Amino acid sequence: MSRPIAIDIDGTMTRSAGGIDERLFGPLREWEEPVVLATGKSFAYPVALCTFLGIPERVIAENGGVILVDGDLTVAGDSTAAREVAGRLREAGYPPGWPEPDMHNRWRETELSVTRSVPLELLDDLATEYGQTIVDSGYAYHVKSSSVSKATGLRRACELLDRDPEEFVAIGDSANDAELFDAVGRSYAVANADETAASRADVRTEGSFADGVLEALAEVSEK
Ligand SMILES: O=C(O)COP(=O)(O)O
Ligand SMILES: [Mg+2]
Repeated sequence: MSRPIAIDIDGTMTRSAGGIDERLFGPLREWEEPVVLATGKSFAYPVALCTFLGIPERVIAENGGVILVDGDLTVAGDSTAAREVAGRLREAGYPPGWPEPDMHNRWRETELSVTRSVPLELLDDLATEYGQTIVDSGYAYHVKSSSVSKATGLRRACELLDRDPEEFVAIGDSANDAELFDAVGRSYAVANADETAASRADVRTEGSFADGVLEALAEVSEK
């Protein structure tokens, strides 16, 4: 058996030292059901990853802000508040996201990715002031509209794929995967997952990072 998959990138497909674990290339390329990359990274990154994996462009980027499925593009998030927050961070003497040149936000269409070295209390105050929510991917704080998440992104991807979220299996590692875990039929948190993701997943894998992904894929294939 095979099921459609929504898979996170950072902390899930990567090795502990960073970089995609190449052992995932074959299984994801050969997976019989749709594979949707669901990430907090800016839009260009997962699209490029689909290209290099050799799989169709099916992407939930920017924590649900941008969805691309087989040539159909949806921009669900808003960039206005994110830009305002960036300006206020600069005024307060912090990087308006990441230090220049900021490759995390350069191609970002909706939310703002902020280095975790910025005090969370300050960011929280700014997010509240502009009606935004902060989600922690473990790699960055993301200031985003509260109406979008990887789960809302999956619902849009499902409309385009003519599938139901319940059919999907999700694999992830962080708080920005928690709503996605709630939305799908079966969810796996890799062993290195943070507490929020681990407590919201149906299954915690024995293995960390790609070892956990391979374990989840094997279990899904066997069922
Ligand atoms: O860009 C990040 O902060 C992490 O993205 P992820 O959702 O792929 O883990
Ligand atoms: Mg992650």
